[in-house]
Amino acid sequence: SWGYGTNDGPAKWADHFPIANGPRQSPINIIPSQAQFDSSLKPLKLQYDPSTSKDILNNGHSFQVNFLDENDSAILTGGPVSGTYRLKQFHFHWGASDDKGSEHTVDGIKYPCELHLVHWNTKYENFGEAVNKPDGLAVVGVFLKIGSANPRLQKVLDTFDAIKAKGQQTTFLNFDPKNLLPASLNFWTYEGSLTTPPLYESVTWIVLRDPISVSSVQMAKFRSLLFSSEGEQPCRMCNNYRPPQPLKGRKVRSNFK
Ligand SMILES: C[C@]12CCc3c(ccc4cc(OS(N)(=O)=O)ccc34)[C@H]1CC[C@@H]2OS(N)(=O)=O
Ligand SMILES: [Zn+2]
Repeated sequence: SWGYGTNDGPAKWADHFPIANGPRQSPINIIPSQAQFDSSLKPLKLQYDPSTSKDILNNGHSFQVNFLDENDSAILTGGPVSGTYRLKQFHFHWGASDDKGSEHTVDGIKYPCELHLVHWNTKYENFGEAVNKPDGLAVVGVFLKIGSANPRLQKVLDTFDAIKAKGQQTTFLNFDPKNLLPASLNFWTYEGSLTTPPLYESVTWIVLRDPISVSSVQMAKFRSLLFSSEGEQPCRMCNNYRPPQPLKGRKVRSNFK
């Protein structure tokens, strides 16, 4: 299957997933001076109930924190979307060194890490139904910038010894993802896709302008995870990011000047 290496990485994904060359692929390079301020964009509302966090899993491409999504306890409304989107999971993308790792870039600048909070449109029956619909998903992207250690993020990193290898999972209760958001919810938004196979063009992207902090030591902890399963030749999990894709005429809007 697919990965991030020389033989199975982003340059090869089109072989099995031809949509990789589609009209609305993600991520993209965001050029703030070319974004269009849109005063009709509503404030982004993220209402997360910490009791909906369930577990944390190493899925062999990243690690994800999964949420209960049977009711409207953790939802996204407003911003560029209409209706209600439920939080399903969040995960990260990062580099082998602090000079790269984010999927979106800003004026060509790469951050060391990027957080994605994945939400699905409740107009569909469930996540599986929503994942390939053009308005099925809304993903909030948050950049991580090297600075002081982030104590809220540390709670996530402290589980890594239990999910070192692909397929390992452990309980992760009462985590409030609101603690991973910057003070300002100023954002850029555009219509895009999943950034990993199956690369469905089903994502309204909402990329926050302001980063949260992460220390270099914390970034090293991300890189202690493995792409490989227990018992396999260990392969450190890093550089699990897709590079920016062609804009193909899409407009990027902002809710700030
Ligand atoms: C789980 C699934 C396969 C992978 C996948 C899914 C959804 C959202 C995703 C977000 C991702 O991250 S990103 N960077 O924000 O795009 C990365 C992968 C994602 C669905 C699509 C088919 C499978 O869903 S399923 N089994 O049919 O219900
Ligand atoms: Zn992602």
